[in-house]
Amino acid sequence: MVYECIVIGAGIQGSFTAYHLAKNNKNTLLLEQFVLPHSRGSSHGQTRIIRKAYEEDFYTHMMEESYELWAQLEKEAGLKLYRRTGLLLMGPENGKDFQLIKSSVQRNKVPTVVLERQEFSQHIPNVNLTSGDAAIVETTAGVLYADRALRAAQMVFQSHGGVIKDGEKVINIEPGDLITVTTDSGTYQAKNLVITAGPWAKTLLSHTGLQLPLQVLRINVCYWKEKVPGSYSISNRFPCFIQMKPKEAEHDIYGLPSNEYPGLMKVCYHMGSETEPDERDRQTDRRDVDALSSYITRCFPGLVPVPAVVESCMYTVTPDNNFVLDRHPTYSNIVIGAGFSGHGFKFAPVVGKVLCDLSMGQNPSYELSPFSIHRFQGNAN
Ligand SMILES: Cc1cc2nc3c(=O)[nH]c(=O)nc-3n(C[C@H](O)[C@H](O)[C@H](O)COP(=O)(O)OP(=O)(O)OC[C@H]3O[C@@H](n4cnc5c(N)ncnc54)[C@H](O)[C@@H]3O)c2cc1C
Ligand SMILES: O=C(O)[C@@H]1CCCC=N1
Repeated sequence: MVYECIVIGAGIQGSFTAYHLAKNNKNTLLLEQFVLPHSRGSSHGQTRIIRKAYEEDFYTHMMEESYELWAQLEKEAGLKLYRRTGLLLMGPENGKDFQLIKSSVQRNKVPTVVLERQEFSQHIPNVNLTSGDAAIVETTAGVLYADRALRAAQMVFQSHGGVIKDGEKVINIEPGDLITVTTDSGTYQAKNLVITAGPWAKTLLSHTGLQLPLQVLRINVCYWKEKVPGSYSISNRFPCFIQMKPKEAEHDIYGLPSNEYPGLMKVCYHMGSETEPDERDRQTDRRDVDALSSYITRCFPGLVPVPAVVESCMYTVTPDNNFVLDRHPTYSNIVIGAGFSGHGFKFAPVVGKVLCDLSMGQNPSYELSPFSIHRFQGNAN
């Protein structure tokens, strides 16, 4: 049988791409190398942050539709996937990052509240605001139940006739008007192909003669024990947070209210160490954990500053931290979604729609130049 489209990779991006293709009555096969569900890629884990607060207007605009599409999936799947908690943004008041994001949320009328220092503690208990930092709360931000969302997108895909073959690793791609995809247990043909392979994108794209500047990072996903159970919990209305320019490190620190593991709060460093996707846990670089412990000691006194649980995940980052959403420069029936740089989960419903449109030869409703392969001129071949 010839499929209309094959999607490689059943992470959140590939699952939503397949979801939109099937809902457009396209005969679609979703291929996944590991048996589902798995925790080897970038989309596993119970929670992710959803927010509109971005320095770049185009991300904020995409999130307007993304919230609507998340709500639509909740209805289709009959599941709660989003929990509003608010997002506390803290950073040096006169710093470029904080000023850019503050002007962006004001320009785009994102619902936010400015917290003056003298009122901070009554709104955000058990957190020390760094001297010289300012704070705003994006009130519609919250938590996405990631594992549940992934399953929901795959379930709705299948309910519209989509086929998932997991435990099948794609080992070769032969481009052409009919694309031949070979896995370790079969061969399939399709008129169109979407590659959403996360940390393995570089490997897969090499089968099509394309090299992109993608770097894979291993991320330590750390959970910290609350000294008083519940003090940073979702039920206690504690928000997600992003700490820009912490004193202890050069990249952001962020956290989500305790939820998936009662009494443990997820606080992570928004950077990791370079790795190979198939050997993610080979090295145990923990310098980021030490920086997190120092920050928690200083700013989150209600947490024990030694991680209770450390899990791992991976980012696939591009030089500018913007995604790759584009057609292959040589084969127009091959579409690529990659390089989500540690912040792509919340966009997946819209990313999937864009990749579906591109695959169906339609023009997406978003200006895609920030996500173009051609921006890597000289760095892509
Ligand atoms: C610790 C952590 C925290 C994060 N926090 C947030 C957050 O708060 N908010 C947010 O919006 N985003 C967040 N992100 C980012 C977000 O999770 C990712 O951007 C997103 O999950 C990327 O999805 P993906 O589908 O591209 O990749 P993946 O989930 O890695 O999916 C790719 C899939 O392709 C499969 N595959 C690869 N090669 C092959 C092959 N040859 N054959 C068959 N299958 C193959 C893989 O097995 C995998 O299942 C976070 C990421 C991490 C790691
Ligand atoms: O994407 C997000 O919102 C989170 C928080 C910032 C760093 C990574 N993921």
